[in-house]
Amino acid sequence: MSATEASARSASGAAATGAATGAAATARGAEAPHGAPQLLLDDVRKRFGGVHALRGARLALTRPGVVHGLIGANGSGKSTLLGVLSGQQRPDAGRIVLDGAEIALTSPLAALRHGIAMVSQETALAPDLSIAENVFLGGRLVRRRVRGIDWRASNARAAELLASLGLDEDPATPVGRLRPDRQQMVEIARALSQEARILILDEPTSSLGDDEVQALFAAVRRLRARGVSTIFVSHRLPELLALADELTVLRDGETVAAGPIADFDADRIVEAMVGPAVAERARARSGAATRPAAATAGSTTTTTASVPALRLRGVGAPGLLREVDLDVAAGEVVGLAGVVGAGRSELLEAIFGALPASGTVELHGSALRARDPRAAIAAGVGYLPPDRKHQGLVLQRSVADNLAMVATRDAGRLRAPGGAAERALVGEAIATLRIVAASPAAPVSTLSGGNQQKVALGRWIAARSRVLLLDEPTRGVDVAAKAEIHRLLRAAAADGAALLVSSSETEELLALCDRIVVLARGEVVASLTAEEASEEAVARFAGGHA
Ligand SMILES: Nc1ncnc2c1ncn2[C@@H]1O[C@H](COP(=O)(O)OP(=O)(O)OP(=O)(O)O)[C@@H](O)[C@H]1O
Repeated sequence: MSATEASARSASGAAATGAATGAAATARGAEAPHGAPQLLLDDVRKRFGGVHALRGARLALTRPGVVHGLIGANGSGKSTLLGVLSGQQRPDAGRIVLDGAEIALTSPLAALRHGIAMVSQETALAPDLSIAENVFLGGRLVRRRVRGIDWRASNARAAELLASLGLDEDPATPVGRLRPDRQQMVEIARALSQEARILILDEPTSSLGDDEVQALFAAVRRLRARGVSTIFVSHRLPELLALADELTVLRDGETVAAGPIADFDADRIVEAMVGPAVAERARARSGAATRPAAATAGSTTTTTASVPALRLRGVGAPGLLREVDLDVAAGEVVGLAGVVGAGRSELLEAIFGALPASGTVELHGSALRARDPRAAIAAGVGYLPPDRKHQGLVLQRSVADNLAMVATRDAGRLRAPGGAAERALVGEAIATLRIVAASPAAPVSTLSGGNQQKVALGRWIAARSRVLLLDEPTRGVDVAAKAEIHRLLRAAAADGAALLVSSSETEELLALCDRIVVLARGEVVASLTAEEASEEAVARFAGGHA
């Protein structure tokens, strides 16, 4: 056991025993030396059947107005812990202490009464209603009389709340017209209108572009200055290091490290998340996980230059895409960059036949005639949508069924469903993607969000699709698994697949792609080779300043 792990392990041990010696004292730094923490979740346990989601987790907010980062590998128990804190899950054991007094959180309403509010990952807003209506939905529309709602006062109060978050929007605007980050701000404003003092933001940046992330950070910092604490879950280490004041790391349902952010760097966080042995193996492999020299793609491009695996000509959709021409060679990974709304998702949908579009799509030289998803899959195209809810996972079916679904049904690679070949394919996918599930027979609905994402991606990889269209392939996936997924995608390319990958994280595209195509307002505005591409170059083209 390394020093880090020893001190980290003792974080939960110390919590349980009350010991505060040596390394344990360091790891318990999340607690102020004097004075009780604002909030303490102590020795929280929760089982789902045979799965121990939490086995003694601990989280302490040292003071009001603190930004507390929470990180852990997929399936480590973050959502379960936050479910307990927000009153959505009843723990089997453990204590919750707020301002020095033990409390019971029996429902989300009970949590809200204590000032604890969850800002959900999938926004729970009504798109057709105005900002003001959403802010006060189900809550306190400002009432003038018993029956009448004072819209003027409600709008003014909503405007005040939004301004306090740094957002200048007319409260009468329908929420559906707002950018994703602004919708999230409306949710935060809603929580504040209910006098929340502790906000839970579960992966709030996973759907946001770089600029939008900055706007959200500014809002969180304003909240901190007003004494509102935030618990912030993210798989993106640079975000946590930039924003959080203190950090808790979960592994296998236990708190394995906690303390002021100054005590951490990226290596230490990863090591705490995955354990020293895995971290060491990952370091040894890290060369393989990064993009190989462009030569790989270059050579393939040369041999197959005349017939790209995927060729688009004049692909358009009214108001969404304009005359997109694009080639992806077999063995090539092409990234799609652009701000939210630039047309990245729409382009992938158009190729897959999920969005009606004009123009031509050719696969290995033959035009895809029927433009619908069934024909695309039959032609060897795999498509991963950005949104978990629509990934086509059959939630009540098993992990194994979901992983083997495309390979057995559509690609015809496995002639005997349920046979040894299928078991081998499933076993390999679970191992390489590090899917945490009670067993291959467990329903996908019981998996954590990140693990569901891995299953959704894994089935296309398992089917050996020749053209892979991937929209945010690592959204919600932890850092260790992300490197693994990048390695798998590079391996699929080396095996001859053509990959078109959209991501709101430019950093991800730079790590993964041979070429980055930038979209703005539905048009291709740049195609950058690996050598030409950089965060700045992409941002310049994406923002239309080039
Ligand atoms: N309702 C449930 N039934 C069965 N198992 C569950 C249920 N909810 C969670 N689990 C299991 O509990 C463990 C912890 O899941 P949790 O969602 O808390 O992880 P997480 O850290 O939030 O993961 P991610 O980063 O992927 O969102 C996982 O193994 C998951 O499969």
